[in-house]
Amino acid sequence: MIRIGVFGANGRMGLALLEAATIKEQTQLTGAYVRSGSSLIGVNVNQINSAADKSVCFSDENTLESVDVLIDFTLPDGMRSHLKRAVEQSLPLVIGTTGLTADDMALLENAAKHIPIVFARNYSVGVNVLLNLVQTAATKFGDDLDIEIFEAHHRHKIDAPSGTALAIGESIADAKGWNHEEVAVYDRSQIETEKSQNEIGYSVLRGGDIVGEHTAYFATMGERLELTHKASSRMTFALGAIRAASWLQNKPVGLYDMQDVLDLK
Ligand SMILES: NC(=O)C1=CN([C@@H]2O[C@H](COP(=O)(O)OP(=O)(O)OC[C@H]3O[C@@H](n4cnc5c(N)ncnc54)[C@H](OP(=O)(O)O)[C@@H]3O)[C@@H](O)[C@H]2O)C=CC1
Ligand SMILES: O=C(O)C1=N[C@H](C(=O)O)C[C@H](O)C1
Repeated sequence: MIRIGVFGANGRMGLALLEAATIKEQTQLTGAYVRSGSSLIGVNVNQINSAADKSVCFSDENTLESVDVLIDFTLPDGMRSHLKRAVEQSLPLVIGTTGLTADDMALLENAAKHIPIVFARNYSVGVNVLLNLVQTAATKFGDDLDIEIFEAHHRHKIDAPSGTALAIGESIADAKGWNHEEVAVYDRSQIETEKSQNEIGYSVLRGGDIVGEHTAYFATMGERLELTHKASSRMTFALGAIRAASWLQNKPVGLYDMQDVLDLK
């Protein structure tokens, strides 16, 4: 039985993770961590999510006990402090937080010299298959191809484009031999020239309760291919992260992703 501790346990993903860790047979929820001073400390998790383990209460994120693998789906600030805690405690860490900078990625790479880490911007099977499919599409149409990525999420999401949209774009750039940051176009409002075929354009929608939708468009003269993934429940990501945690438990130190977990490389 793998004992799971969840940071940001009161967040949208945190609550889904408490449930996922409880319902999976090979895992046991033992830590539901919230910020120091939170009014939730001492409250039974089952009162907030009735599907979560009745025997666990929310606790202070600075008092980690009886846990084998930690999970972080928070915000970049939270991820940085949780990463430090995981290294101090020599505990494997599964990270789903998006909106990370290049400096954050360098922190992750450094931490992965000391502990095993899975970092993925999307824990669904479908998106991880999509990351391979877009590489085929990007390379089979030839050079006369316009590539655009659209993503839609709920009104509360604060980072844009989504981590998944960027992962899709980076996967395409890798296949084309491009430097992603040189070809990414995030805003066309100030550009007054025709687009080139050596770019990846991003567009974003935020509204309502959309869980997460991504489409990669491959448009050429006479035809257009659209590859779309739609997540309809946060449990998809939560169950993926629990799968990653089980996979990670006895792995050597290093930085892994969900394609490693799913054997998609
Ligand atoms: N990789 C994937 O598959 C997925 C990734 N995500 C990503 O997960 C992250 C969380 O999303 P979501 O659950 O919707 O967000 P929420 O805003 O619902 O939850 C954020 C959680 O992080 C906590 N938190 C924020 N800042 C800190 C901090 N500095 N220290 C400690 N805790 C902190 C919050 O605590 P408090 O309430 O006290 O502020 C809260 O519990 C986002 O980056 C999102 O993009 C989401 C879905 C899937
Ligand atoms: O914030 C979310 O909700 C999601 N974030 C991830 C991202 O930024 O790609 C994954 C998923 O699409 C949901």
